[in-house]
Formats: sequence, C-alpha cells, structure tokens
Amino acid sequence: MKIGVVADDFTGASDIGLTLAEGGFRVSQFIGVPDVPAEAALDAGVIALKSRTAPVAEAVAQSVAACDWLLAQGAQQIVLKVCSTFDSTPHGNIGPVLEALAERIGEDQVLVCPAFPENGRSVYQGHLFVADRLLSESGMQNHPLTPMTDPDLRRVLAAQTGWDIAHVPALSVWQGAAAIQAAIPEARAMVIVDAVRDEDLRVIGQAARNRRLLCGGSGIAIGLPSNFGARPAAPSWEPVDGPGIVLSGSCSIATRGQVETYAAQAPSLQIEAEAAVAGEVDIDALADWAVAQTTPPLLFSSADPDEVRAAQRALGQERVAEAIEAVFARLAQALVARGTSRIVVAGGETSGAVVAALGPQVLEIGPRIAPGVPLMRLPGQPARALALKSGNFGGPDFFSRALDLMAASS
Ligand SMILES: Nc1ncnc2c1ncn2[C@@H]1O[C@H](COP(=O)(O)OP(=O)(O)OP(=O)(O)O)[C@@H](O)[C@H]1O
Ligand SMILES: O=C(O)[C@@H](O)C(=O)CO
Repeated sequence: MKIGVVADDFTGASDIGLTLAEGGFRVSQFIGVPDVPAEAALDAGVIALKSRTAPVAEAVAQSVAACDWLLAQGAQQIVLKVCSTFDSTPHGNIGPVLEALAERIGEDQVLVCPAFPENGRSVYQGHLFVADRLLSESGMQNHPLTPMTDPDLRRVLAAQTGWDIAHVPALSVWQGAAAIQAAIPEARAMVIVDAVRDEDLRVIGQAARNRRLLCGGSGIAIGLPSNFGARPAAPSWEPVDGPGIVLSGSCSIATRGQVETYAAQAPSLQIEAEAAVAGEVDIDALADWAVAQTTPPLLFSSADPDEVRAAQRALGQERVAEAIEAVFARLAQALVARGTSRIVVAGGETSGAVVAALGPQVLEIGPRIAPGVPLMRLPGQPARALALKSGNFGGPDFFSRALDLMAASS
C-alpha cells in the first residue's frame, strides 16, 4: 500500500476514495479498522471512521489505531481526511487527532488544506470559502453538530491544538512546489496552505511528495497518485438493478433542495425528530410501505435550521441526532432484508449509521455520480449498490441520478 487514509466520516472516505481511484490508484474503503491484512495489490486504503463528532479521546484512539494498521500495510504516506468545510468544534477533533498522528509517525510539520475547488471550497489568505461566501456565512454556521462560525482556519485550528499554526499563502503556491517547500517553517507547526484551483492542489501534492502526514479534504489527494507514477483512470462499474431507496438525514442546504426536487417526483415520508426520540417510528411499517412503491421512495428527516434548533432545544442535540441515526440504521436493515438493492444515503453521520448497520467490512469504489460522490458496491451476493452523499454535495437531481447510474453500466 502506498497511501493510507484515515477519514473522519463515511461520506468523506468515499469522497477521497474517488479522488484516489480517478488518480489511477487501486483503492478500497474499509469500514473501521480491519482485523486482517489488506490485499497486496492495493495502492490506497481508506479507513472510514465515525470520529468527526466523537468525544476527543475516542476520536484520537480510533484514528491512531487506523494509522497503525495502514502503516503495517506499508503505507508510505498517511492522509487525515477531514471535511472540506473543516467541520469541528473548539475541542476538536481535527487538532488533537492530527497531533496524535504526527507524534505516532514522527512528523513535525503537517500541511493542512481542505480546499475542494470543484465543489466550491477554496482556501485563500487562510480563510475558507464556500463558493463566494466565507465559511461562516455559507449555511455551515447552522450545522446541527459542528456549526462553523469562524472562516479563519488558522484561528479554528489554533483553538484545537497547542502546536504553532503557520500559513503558506496563495502567492507562494502559485510559484510552485519549491516555493511551497521554502515557505514551510522548520519549527513544529500545522501549516494551513491556500488553494483555489485544482492546479494548486496538484502543486501542493508535488511539494508534499516526501511528507509522511497530510490533512485535508479530498482535494489534498489530487496530486498524490502521480507521485507514485499512477495515471488518471475511470473506475469501472457493473450495473445493479432492483428496488431502490433514498435515506436522507442531512439538513444541509444542498440536501434540502435535493429532498424537495425528489419529493416532487417520487413517494416520500418525513421522519419527525420527536417521533424518533420517543421511539414511535414504526420501522417495519415504513419498510413495508417503501418496498410496495414502484418508484424508489424517499425517507427523510432533513429539516430547515429553525425546525432543527427547535427539536434540539426541546429534546437535546445529541439525543435527537442519535435517535434519528438509529432510525435510519434500523430502516436500512429492514429494507435490505426486504430485497432493497440500491441505497442512496445523504449525510455523513447518517451514512455512518447506515453502513455500520449493514455491516460490510469493505466497500468497492466505482465511478463518480457527482464531484466527491462515487457509486459503491457492497460485497457479496445479491449485488447491492450504495451512494453516500456528503451533505452539501451534488446537484438538485442527485438522488434520481444516483439511482439511475447504479442501474447503468459504464
Ligand atoms: N430534523 C432533525 N432535527 C435535528 N437533528 C437532525 C434532524 N435530521 C437529522 N438530524 C441530525 O443531524 C445530523 C446531520 O448530520 P449528517 O452528517 O448526517 O449530515 P451533514 O452534516 O449534512 O452531512 P456531511 O457531514 O456529509 O456534510 C445527524 O446526526 C442527524 O441525525
Ligand atoms: O470533504 C467533504 O466535504 C466531504 O467529503 C465530507 O467529509 C462531508 O462529510
């Protein structure tokens, strides 16, 4: 294995898995830390954790265990994959996890760049933008679990670590890999690197050729496979037909638009936060309803920020999140037991809950549905396809597109 990725959520894992696969690498996405060795032919292993919002000590322990396994498989470079919107709280988990990984690997400088230009995330003057908005005005300030209210990544990361924070500005990045290397301090530091174009990320990749630890969104991997001689390639796909479902627990702006678009063309039912917390969602009845539909239906808890805030105030933030995630997890099991074979999930935490409930140890990465979202296949027979969509990714017709592409060959 050449590159090992520790991903802090499941959608993020498939996002970077796609980047590495399109870079010409043979990639597998593992669900948690495997207890067996990886296939020898693998170029990259991505370990999907659900550590983004876990207690700090738990996130650190899981990430170090994942890193150890990847190093044991021969990984020469480790990437900590975090969200392209740098989702975290003043306690972590990005800073503490990165510190622990750096100590484990013995690196004193870590380049950090969440830019993902194709999805509108750019880093300029140390600030994170989503399209033409600062992060803190992009809708991410209303995130149910990790509201992002400060767009200055230097300040965000400084609150989470005792390490120095440095910055490589765009002007250095635009001068090329040697200028980036020259701008990295010699003292121990986490180094925020500006990037606004894919080209910048390619140059950052070149500059990072000999670094053993990097941190970023999937964009940080754009330039890495070519360091190992790989050439861009399109992943292949065998069609998966059969009953489909869309499960959406993401409350992001993009997902709410996708829910509205899909609900106008397919049967849909909303899962209420209160009912989930009270244990009043009848899983079997919902699953029976879903499999009786002729068009793949949508089950969603996605709600606007006012509704989410009201539910959190009345019932408790963690309690609501856990209860809704548990509903989606049980629904996924009930649906698969009834023969559902195409499953589209929206939201990283929601995807984590669903995949954990379905229990695969490894997922195969297929071609892209949208930037940052690949088709994936669950192991075994009958064939089952999965799409794990990050909250803010995909166009308005993402759900129907994903279901259609699952059934098509490429
Ligand atoms: N109606 C609701 N009220 C309160 N919380 C909700 C509601 N619906 C979903 N949630 C919770 O909000 C969280 C949404 O997080 P999730 O990671 O699934 O989506 P996201 O943050 O938009 O996606 P990503 O992390 O990929 O950007 C989940 O924990 C989910 O259970
Ligand atoms: O980087 C992103 O935005 C996504 O891969 C993600 O991690 C969302 O959960």
